[in-house]
Amino acid sequence: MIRLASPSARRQFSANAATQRSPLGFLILASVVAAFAGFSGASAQSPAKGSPEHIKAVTSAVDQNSIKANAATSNDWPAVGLDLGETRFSRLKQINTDNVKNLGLVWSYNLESSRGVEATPVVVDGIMYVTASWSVVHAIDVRTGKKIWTYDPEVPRTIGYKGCCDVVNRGVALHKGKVFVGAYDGRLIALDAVTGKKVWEKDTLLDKEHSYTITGAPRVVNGKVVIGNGGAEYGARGYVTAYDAETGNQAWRWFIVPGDPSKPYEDESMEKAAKTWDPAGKYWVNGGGGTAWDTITFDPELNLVYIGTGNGSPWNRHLRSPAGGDNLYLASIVALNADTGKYVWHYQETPGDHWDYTSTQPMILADINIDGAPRKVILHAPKNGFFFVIDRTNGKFISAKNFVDVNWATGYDANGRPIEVAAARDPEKGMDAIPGPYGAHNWHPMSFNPMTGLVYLPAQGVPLNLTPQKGWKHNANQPGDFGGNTGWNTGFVLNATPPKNLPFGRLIAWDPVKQKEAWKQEYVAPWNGGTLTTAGNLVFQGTADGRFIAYNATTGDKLWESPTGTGVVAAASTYMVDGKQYVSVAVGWGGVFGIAARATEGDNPGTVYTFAVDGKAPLPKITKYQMENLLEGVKYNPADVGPGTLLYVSSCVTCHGVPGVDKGGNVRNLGYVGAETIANLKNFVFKGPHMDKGMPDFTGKLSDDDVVKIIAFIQGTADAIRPKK
Ligand SMILES: O=C(O)c1cc(C(=O)O)c2c(n1)C(=O)C(=O)c1cc(C(=O)O)[nH]c1-2
Ligand SMILES: [Ca+2]
Repeated sequence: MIRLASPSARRQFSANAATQRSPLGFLILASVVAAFAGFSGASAQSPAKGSPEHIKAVTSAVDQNSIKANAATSNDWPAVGLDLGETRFSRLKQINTDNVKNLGLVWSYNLESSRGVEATPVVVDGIMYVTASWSVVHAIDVRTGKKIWTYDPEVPRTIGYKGCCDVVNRGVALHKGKVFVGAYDGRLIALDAVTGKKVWEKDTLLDKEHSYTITGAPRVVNGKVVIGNGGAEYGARGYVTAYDAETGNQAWRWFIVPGDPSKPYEDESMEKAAKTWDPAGKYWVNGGGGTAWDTITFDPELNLVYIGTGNGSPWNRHLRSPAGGDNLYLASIVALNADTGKYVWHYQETPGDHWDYTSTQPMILADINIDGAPRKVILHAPKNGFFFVIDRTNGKFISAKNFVDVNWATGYDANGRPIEVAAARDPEKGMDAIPGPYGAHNWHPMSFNPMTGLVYLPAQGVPLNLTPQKGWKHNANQPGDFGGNTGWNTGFVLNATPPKNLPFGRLIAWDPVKQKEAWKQEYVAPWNGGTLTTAGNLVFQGTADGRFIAYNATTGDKLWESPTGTGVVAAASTYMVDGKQYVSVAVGWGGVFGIAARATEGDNPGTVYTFAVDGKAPLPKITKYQMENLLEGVKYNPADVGPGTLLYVSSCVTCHGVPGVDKGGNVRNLGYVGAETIANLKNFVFKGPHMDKGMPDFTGKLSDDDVVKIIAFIQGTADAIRPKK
């Protein structure tokens, strides 16, 4: 046995090996080097946990093979969805139905974030990577709960309003010593996992005219980093791009909807898709939509990447494609060849989307028995309220069943076409869309436990009435266009008639084989967190009202809960460190519902909580959300309330909600701020102090007189809802 004492001797040894001329000699020496490496790994000299050498060793070992191998034990949580199929099912059972009641805090870590936190912590041998709002990455040592490094991509805060749904980020991908993050401004960034220093960065955006963003986590597939963009509320054309993980060079790009038909199609799939769009709608001017802003999964055996695609842009199909048509590949699951990005098959869940029914919701790849035969399937619960089981080898429809009440379709036929309710597309009359555009399920990840055979699905209802808009034109922004003055293009007037259906939030345990609910838990509000399930027969979920809960996965009985100081939207992860099982969840209220609404009085910053059995650390103190009394005393002319309403809807409502009615989310409600602020609203609207939080500068977009009318609406609404004395 050759022994080498010092690292320098070891370097020398390798150098000698590399300069050996004889192939045989090289082989012998190489095997000695390998033996030495094995010996060194087992010796007492292995680097201290948390040291740069240790971080380098454990993160360099992460690739798709190691992620696949980890699924046998689930010792680590090396990818946002845990395994390649993104089941979020951990085989760990040290924490189980018997002892989960003894779960306690080990440490909490302040993410210094006041907006939505949507990331699942990724962990390898106790080294954690998690993102907060504004795409800031945190590397944390689980053994100490302390920061290793943070990386802020310095997204210009002034562009916050260029994304529909809060300045969020759903986490990182880890691959061969690099951490990949998509920045909100559209850059894909590779960081050194040890130092947090940037290795390369690519601008993924087609152009800067359209409001593109990135909020989703990248996925690494055959050494390429795959990412999509957000933007379909703003008039954008969706696409996904793959970059070489080492160099950042673009490997392929696939467009989701066709472009200008006077120009050559990018590929056959676009030529085929264009036949399903009516050119009279000039869809390419508004982009068409389809943005793949979240789910991407990969089956290495089939070598297919699955992309969940987004909604139409504008939402209203009568305006986008007046003669109708399926408008491929909106609201679909599309399979692409992982090496070339070439289209292989698609299944469209909502043909001719009209309601913002994205199919970007996280999918799960599972192998399950259906009618006695093993099938490779995709499990999917998109916004449209149906639970889908699709054959992932060929995209063939297996089954679909609504998991909540829906009013746009009565079911799916044997060919996988929805049986639509005609009134849901009435070109003139408004309707409560059920589900509404917030979706019966949004991005909050679901999990699948093969032991119970159940999917744990965060379901919800957020009422919204959609009335088709007359005379919509791309970026025309007429007063009354929902978000129109900040770039939105929906083609609907929202809540012109107040919706009659009621909000709800619900955890559903769904049997995908029987297409049937096994159990459910009702919550006080929509917009609850993603789920995690384990071989300890547990389901973990955080809630909008600020709790982190463990349930019995079979029965749905609540076994444990902890307060979290703020609403939880992200999903948890679990992993082993030095023989002990931990559960971590990143909390931080926000996302599209959480910008303007809230269900808890807690207002703590974004925080990572890490729990273990017998954890003894004290929970952070809960800070109460501060708001003023209902606005009173600002002078206005009642005749201005009507026009002020329309201006408020096009400029303010997407972030501030309805004054006095909503209570403010991570952005304040203008019915509950000081009268001084509203009386001086001009100072906030024109180059105001909140541009550094993403608020637009309305210079040139609103006049002084418009602001006077908006003030009238805010104070008028507060007065209208004030309880009569
Ligand atoms: O059409 C799009 O491009 C797009 C992007 C995003 C996003 O990137 O966050 C959301 C949505 N749509 C969307 O429809 C939606 O409900 C939504 C919720 C959230 C969130 O993070 O809370 N993002 C998005
Ligand atoms: Ca959307």
